Amino acid sequence: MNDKLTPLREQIDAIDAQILDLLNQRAKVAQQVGHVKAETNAPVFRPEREAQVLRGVAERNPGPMGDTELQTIWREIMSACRSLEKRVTIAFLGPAGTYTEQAAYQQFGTAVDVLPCSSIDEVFRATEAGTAEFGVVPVENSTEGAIGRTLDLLLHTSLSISGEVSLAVRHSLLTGTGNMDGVTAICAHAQALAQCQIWLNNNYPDIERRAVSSNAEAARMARDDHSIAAIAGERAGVRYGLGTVKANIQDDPHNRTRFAVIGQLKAGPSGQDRTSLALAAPHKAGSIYRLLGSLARHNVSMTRFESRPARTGTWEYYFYVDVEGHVQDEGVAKALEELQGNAAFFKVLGSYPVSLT
Ligand SMILES: O=C(O)C(=O)C[C@]1(C(=O)O)C=C[C@@H](O)C=C1
Repeated sequence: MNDKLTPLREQIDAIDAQILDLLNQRAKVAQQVGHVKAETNAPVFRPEREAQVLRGVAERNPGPMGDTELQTIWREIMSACRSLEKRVTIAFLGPAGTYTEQAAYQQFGTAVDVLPCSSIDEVFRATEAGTAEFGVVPVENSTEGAIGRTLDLLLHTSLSISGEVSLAVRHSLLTGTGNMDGVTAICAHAQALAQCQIWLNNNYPDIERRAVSSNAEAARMARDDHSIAAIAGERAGVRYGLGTVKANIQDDPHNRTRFAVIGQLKAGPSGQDRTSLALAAPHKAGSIYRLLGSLARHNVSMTRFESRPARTGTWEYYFYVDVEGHVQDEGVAKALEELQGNAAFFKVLGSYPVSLT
């Protein structure tokens, strides 16, 4: 057994030495890139370039390693290289252990400083004030729909969306003991309670459900009080040392949440981009039809259309529209110019590379 292993491990050692050498060569080039950027005050984080590198890895991958695993490795390589140029600070909707934290690491890798915030408003404030270069906030959930507060704040912020992250959201029922003995309340964020309501009705119809500020907060409460069970992701369970009563209790097995990366940066075109817009239509017959007609005329595909009350008490709405392409793409630019002319309110929230997952 050992005789067979030894030469294979020697091969791995030799390959590791090459990988180590190559990684440091790459890091030195990144440092040079950093000096060039510093001379021109250019932004260090370039989401369009990172998206192209990650797509390129998957396109060139001959296997047997999986595309997703390689992209995870490359994300960390770029994160480490970027941190040699400059370490960025990322504000996110905390506390530690939330899906928003996971989304932040998914976008930036782990060689970043993080600033957990207690509300979506605080993420916007910290990023607008420059305490953090970027912020990560939830935008919509495939089961429960839009995160209203994020949409409201996007309307008037000076920040742009420079990235999106889509995560599969899996909820577990967690307790300090790993069972439900003595549990009198199930705590979670209101969204998570809603996403698991059928399962809860079928399995624990008589236990009180209590909405708290985040699933990670519920997990922290369950750690300290064994009469409380939490609904949260496994990540939060591990962080707070909880046992799993039941995994995957979300009613929709395809439950996903989409997050936006916000910051001063306007991402350049990556070749596979999305543009988010906020619009209001004038009070005239056919005005929405006219607005959307501009997109159709220039062959721009719409991937999302969402309305939200303008809160003026007059049944006016803001429309949140996502389209394929970048504001700098010719067709998109023409469509938006036309659309802007017909809109009562028009704002480009940002153009950014389409999420890998
Ligand atoms: O190409 C750049 O602009 C770099 O700074 C290098 C690099 C990388 O490691 O590949 C690092 C950070 C940027 O976000 C993009 C790419």
